[in-house]
Amino acid sequence: MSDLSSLGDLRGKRVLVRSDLNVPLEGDADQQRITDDGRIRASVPTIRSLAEAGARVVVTAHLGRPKGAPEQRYSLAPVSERLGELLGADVAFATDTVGESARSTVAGLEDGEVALLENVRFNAGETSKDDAERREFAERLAGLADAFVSDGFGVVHRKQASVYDVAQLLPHAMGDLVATEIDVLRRLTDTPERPYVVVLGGSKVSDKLGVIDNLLGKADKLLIGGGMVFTFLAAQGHEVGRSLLEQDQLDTCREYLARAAESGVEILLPGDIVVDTTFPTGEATPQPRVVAATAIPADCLGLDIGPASAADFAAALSGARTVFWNGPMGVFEVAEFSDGTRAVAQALTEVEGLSVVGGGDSAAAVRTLGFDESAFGHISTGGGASLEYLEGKTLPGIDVLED
Ligand SMILES: Nc1ncnc2c1ncn2[C@@H]1O[C@H](COP(=O)(O)OP(=O)(O)O)[C@@H](O)[C@H]1O
Ligand SMILES: O=C(OP(=O)(O)O)[C@H](O)COP(=O)(O)O
Repeated sequence: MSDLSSLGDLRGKRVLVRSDLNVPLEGDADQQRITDDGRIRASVPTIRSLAEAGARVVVTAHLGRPKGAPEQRYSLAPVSERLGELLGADVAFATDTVGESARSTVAGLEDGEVALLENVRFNAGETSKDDAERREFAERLAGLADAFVSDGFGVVHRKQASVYDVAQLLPHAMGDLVATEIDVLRRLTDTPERPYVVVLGGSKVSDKLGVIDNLLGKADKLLIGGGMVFTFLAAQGHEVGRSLLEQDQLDTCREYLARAAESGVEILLPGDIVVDTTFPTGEATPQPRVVAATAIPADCLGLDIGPASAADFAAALSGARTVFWNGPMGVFEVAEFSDGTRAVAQALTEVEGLSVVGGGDSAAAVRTLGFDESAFGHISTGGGASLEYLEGKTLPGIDVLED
């Protein structure tokens, strides 16, 4: 797999870098504030080393999941400003991705300067399932550069134009962030020290349930929290009220529970849940209450694991020698629903062995809850990407870099 040196002398070359700058934001659509800049910080070293080598660096990235057309609230403009502050240099921001603004911004770059293109997902071609449509968009992106560097670890599991197709059109290399991430994850898949405990939560439930299939043969214990809990509880026949639920995954969850029982892998589900009657949006004052996981009222949503479950999860983590955690245990962005996530994070800091936290929101959670990053073995910038790596799946954005 080629590293940056394989691209040769970069002076004067236009280098397109795919970074993952998908950071959490808050505030009105036209006045967004970045609440955690971890992914931008993680992207800086590769961008800086390309600039220092004299390249004209063109960064492309996504923010959120817009539907193939511009939407103010998903603009990368605030990210561009923060990137400039962290680089200590101006970042030229193009207000489109492959249009007139992008072309003139790139044409105006001097050696060692950096530009950021507007959200690549404002273009339907980026995420299209149609190979020809994706390819056509990738050709327009590739037209802006002489070489491509893949450094957005959080998106390498996506077969998307700026991650996959563009690498087929330009001389390419793997960025240092992706290389470092893969090195750590390899330690989890090769010979993890036991007990090996995996904690899963978050909200991208259908994306992430699949990893359990593979982990049932590898991990000793699986702790399930966050939005993932309710599909399991419903699969066991319990009422989950208005909680996040993936109806079409009920059979899959039943199968996982049955296989875990047969194979002796412990799947630990929370026994109590913090609920409220509305999802916290910032207007209503939260009215949290703790209920048994088997008795969630029909008008409520589960928003965190309860205090007894948090203690159970911490106990299950003590003595672990390898831990992988993806997905917050609750809506940690709101103080009233952050205790479960805090308890799991605290337990991870006490693990003597390798503890890995993966995912944009999980990493943001440990930082915004005040934990010191150095208390964890590794904080990965990719949740879905690291899970798919652990599943043993081929990651399109890595595979395409093999020559
Ligand atoms: N019970 C829940 N219901 C709804 N959303 C939840 C719940 N628990 C956690 N979340 C949300 O999950 C989001 C993070 O999920 P996800 O994107 O899967 O994690 P990551 O980015 O770490 O991979 C957070 O914004 C959090 O508020
Ligand atoms: O936030 C991300 O992934 P993660 O939530 O799995 O860590 C990446 O930026 C990928 O985003 P996507 O899941 O919308 O493709």
